[in-house]
Amino acid sequence: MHIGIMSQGAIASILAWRLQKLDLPYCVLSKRPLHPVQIETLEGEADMVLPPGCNGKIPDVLLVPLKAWQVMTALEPLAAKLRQTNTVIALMHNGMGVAEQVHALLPDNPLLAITTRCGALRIESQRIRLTGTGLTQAGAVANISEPHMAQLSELFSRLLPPFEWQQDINQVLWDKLAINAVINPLSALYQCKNGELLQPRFDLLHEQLAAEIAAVMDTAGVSRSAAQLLASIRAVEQATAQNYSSMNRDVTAGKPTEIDFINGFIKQKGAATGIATPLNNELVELIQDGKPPRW
Ligand SMILES: NC(=O)C1=CN([C@@H]2O[C@H](COP(=O)(O)OP(=O)(O)OC[C@H]3O[C@@H](n4cnc5c(N)ncnc54)[C@H](OP(=O)(O)O)[C@@H]3O)[C@@H](O)[C@H]2O)C=CC1
Ligand SMILES: CC(C)(CO)C(=O)C(=O)O
Repeated sequence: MHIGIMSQGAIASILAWRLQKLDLPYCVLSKRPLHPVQIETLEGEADMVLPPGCNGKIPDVLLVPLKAWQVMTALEPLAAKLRQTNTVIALMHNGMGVAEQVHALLPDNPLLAITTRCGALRIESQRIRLTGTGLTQAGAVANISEPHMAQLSELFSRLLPPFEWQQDINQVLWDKLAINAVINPLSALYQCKNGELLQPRFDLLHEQLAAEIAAVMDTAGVSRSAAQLLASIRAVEQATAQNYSSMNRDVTAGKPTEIDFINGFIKQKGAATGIATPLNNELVELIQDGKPPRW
């Protein structure tokens, strides 16, 4: 099985490093010339990754660890070639809504969604720090056969352990979306670390957001109480107390954020099902317009 990794981003470089260590055949597709990357391991050691380019070769499995808003732009130029293959497309991003677009672009390709608690941070242009490991989960979006499932489970168990194949990845993605929809925009707007959101002054915002998200999740067939969502959000705030969220980093660096695929996705699903999501809508606007919060 030949594996392709799209980009030399933070997560992509960790995947390349792991594949290099496992001595598995892989190549990287990048929009820029490839460069060596130094990986700083959890033990503080440094290791080099020198990724081979794909040079026009289409891999059997294409890992797509891009920001949600980059995925379609990256896949569109490859679509004609990919449609002629049975290449498995493995999406790895925060937020929801992209998988449907990719499935419409590549209706016959096997498609899976992956979510990981593995953490990676770019500390210099060619230096990536592995900041943590954690559970990786994947599941079928479309056209994944039993043999695919077995092969992919074996691959990810080696690549990003611990790993679990999920029969219903949609539920897992919604649970992760609920966490990102609270921590990411609030930590970006208040320019704070995740743990600072545990302060009582943010309680009301958490409660209102959890209620809106639980109501929208219910219409998507994922039944969670606001209290259940709050408990998992609080657990992540505790576990990542010293970290800045990805949206905090993007806003600080003046880069585009994934807001449209996080709170924007909730806003869109709410509008489609008649569920009011005023706080989610306001967060989308504030992040998009770079405005300070009024609360
Ligand atoms: N980093 C982490 O710890 C975690 C990240 N995630 C999620 O994973 C996803 C990826 O995150 P992360 O790795 O941090 O993001 P990065 O921004 O580090 O990586 C994205 C990379 O994709 C490159 N890129 C953009 N467009 C293309 C293209 N058309 N072809 C090839 N490469 C392209 C970007 O290059 P350039 O910048 O030059 O445009 C960048 O290097 C996000 O959704 C994130 O939220 C989830 C869990 C943890
Ligand atoms: C879970 C969380 C909030 C950790 O920071 C994250 O996924 C992110 O920053 O995007």
